[in-house]
Amino acid sequence: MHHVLKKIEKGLIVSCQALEGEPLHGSDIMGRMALAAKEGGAVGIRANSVSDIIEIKKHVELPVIGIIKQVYGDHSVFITPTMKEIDALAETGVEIIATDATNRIRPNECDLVTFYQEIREKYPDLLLMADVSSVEEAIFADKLGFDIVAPTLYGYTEETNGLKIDDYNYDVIKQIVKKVTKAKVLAEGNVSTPAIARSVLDYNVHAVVVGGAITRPQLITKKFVEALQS
Ligand SMILES: CC(=O)N[C@H](C=O)[C@@H](O)[C@H](O)[C@H](O)COP(=O)(O)O
Repeated sequence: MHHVLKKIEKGLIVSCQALEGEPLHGSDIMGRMALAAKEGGAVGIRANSVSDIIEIKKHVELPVIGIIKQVYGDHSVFITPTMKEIDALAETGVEIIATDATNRIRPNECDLVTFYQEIREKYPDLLLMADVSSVEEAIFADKLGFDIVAPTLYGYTEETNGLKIDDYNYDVIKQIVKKVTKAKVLAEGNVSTPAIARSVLDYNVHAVVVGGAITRPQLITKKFVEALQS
């Protein structure tokens, strides 16, 4: 197994992201967030943007899954959508790059197969993660050759709008683990409690990624407030 995949095996990866407009937006804050995650025992970090990644790498030596969220016109693919973002991420030295691997058309009308081949040709040694929204897309990404797949976008496409990983008794993650043969499967997206993290790990995922439940205090606060008001 690749040494980076070995390092994250059965562990918690913390997604440290705050977009423009969020209270914790700022690379300095994300660097400290990553340090807090490391102190808590995280085995990896997921991060958005070159400046956040550079800052995070000053604070922790953990493997980083890098993404760049970039919206092009009215295209719905926004997680590392083009080679421009891949090139920028590769330059930072991130261990893994994640990209949208849904069946949606990318900016420049590029399809996933062409995009994947272009990345592999230019960066043959890079670990590539496919962010998908369905079991079918996970199978497709696995066959293409992605090293990692995760249902990151389950709940965020037209077909899956609002769904969460624990809806239907974790069926999406169970199916992905069953049907993906080569890639490592990460659980990512709405893993909102330690109990859910534990459950998905027990379904044999390689590692678990948690974001908002750890790094978005405005969302955590809201949950408490809603509990008090219910
Ligand atoms: C859909 C989308 O844009 N997901 C993003 C992907 O990087 C992040 O905003 C999420 O925080 C991340 O996937 C972790 O998920 P959660 O925060 O639910 O634990």
